[in-house]
Amino acid sequence: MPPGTLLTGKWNGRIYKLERLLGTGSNGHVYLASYGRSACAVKLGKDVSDLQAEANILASLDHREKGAKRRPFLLDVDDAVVDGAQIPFYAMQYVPGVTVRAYLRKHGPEWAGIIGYRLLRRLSELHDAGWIFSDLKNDNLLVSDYGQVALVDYGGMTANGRGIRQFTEIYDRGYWSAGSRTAEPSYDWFSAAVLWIHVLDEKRLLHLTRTLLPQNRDPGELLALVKTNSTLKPLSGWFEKALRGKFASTQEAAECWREAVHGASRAKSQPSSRIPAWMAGVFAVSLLLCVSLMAIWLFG
Ligand SMILES: Nc1ncnc2c1ncn2[C@@H]1O[C@H](COP(=O)(O)OP(=O)(O)OP(=O)(O)O)[C@@H](O)[C@H]1O
Repeated sequence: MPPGTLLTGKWNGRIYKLERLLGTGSNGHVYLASYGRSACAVKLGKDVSDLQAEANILASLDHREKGAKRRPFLLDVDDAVVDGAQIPFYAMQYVPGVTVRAYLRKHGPEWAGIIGYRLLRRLSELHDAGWIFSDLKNDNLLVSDYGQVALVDYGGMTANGRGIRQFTEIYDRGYWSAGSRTAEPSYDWFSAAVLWIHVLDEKRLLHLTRTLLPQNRDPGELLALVKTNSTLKPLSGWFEKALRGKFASTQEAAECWREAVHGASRAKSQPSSRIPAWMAGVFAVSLLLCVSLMAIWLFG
């Protein structure tokens, strides 16, 4: 729909002005819109039941996270009549930001540390509320100018213990023979690990998915990528646990990430304080030579 289109809710009577298209997914189009003087995001769906299911999930999440100090995400649910056709839509909070890959390209890969930690903290909140995000991927993780992270597209979110309904193949642990498609925290840890490989080593990951026979897909293949990537290698302990579902909780996954990132940055910032063994050896030999020459000169 062209910018400037006015969307009038049939039942609630709110009028939204569509400003620009934010993204298109399998379930519909998402627009940045203005409602009075405030901005919001409006999702216009193709399928009324899909859209209703998404709105229900958002409403339920708002309800379960009522105690948390945040504004409700779902703002309105309605139908609009455009060119004589009835179109279902819902309005939600607008999340300003760019995808995590775009953010790291602009600000540098060192931001992966803090973004990764914030992502795991957000997942931990969802898991504590009984939800598994499930469709975690680059497109669904938006980062604001100041490095704040927000998840969008809650359409795949699934109650803990149920079957995953919406996923993206390379992020799915079932695809990598690494576990079931049951919604549990470890499902999101796996996708979080793939997210970083996808964002920081995209070419090799896509090459792997194109060349690996399905029966050879294994988390070990992903770990091999991690261990041969200079940015990811220092965090390989975290990746091993995330890909194999070995954390006790998402909170532990977040703490383990934070410690691994700190360890990696400490090691990077002190390279000169550690004298390589060969240099120490050369120093010792020259010292010995110097002392022997002096001894010969003095007493010889
Ligand atoms: N609240 C929001 N604020 C800002 N941008 C958003 C918001 N919701 C969605 N978007 C943008 O619109 C894109 C598509 O939206 P969304 O993912 O909800 O559609 P979808 O049909 O469910 O997609 P998919 O096919 O990935 O499941 C997102 O990737 C994101 O870039």
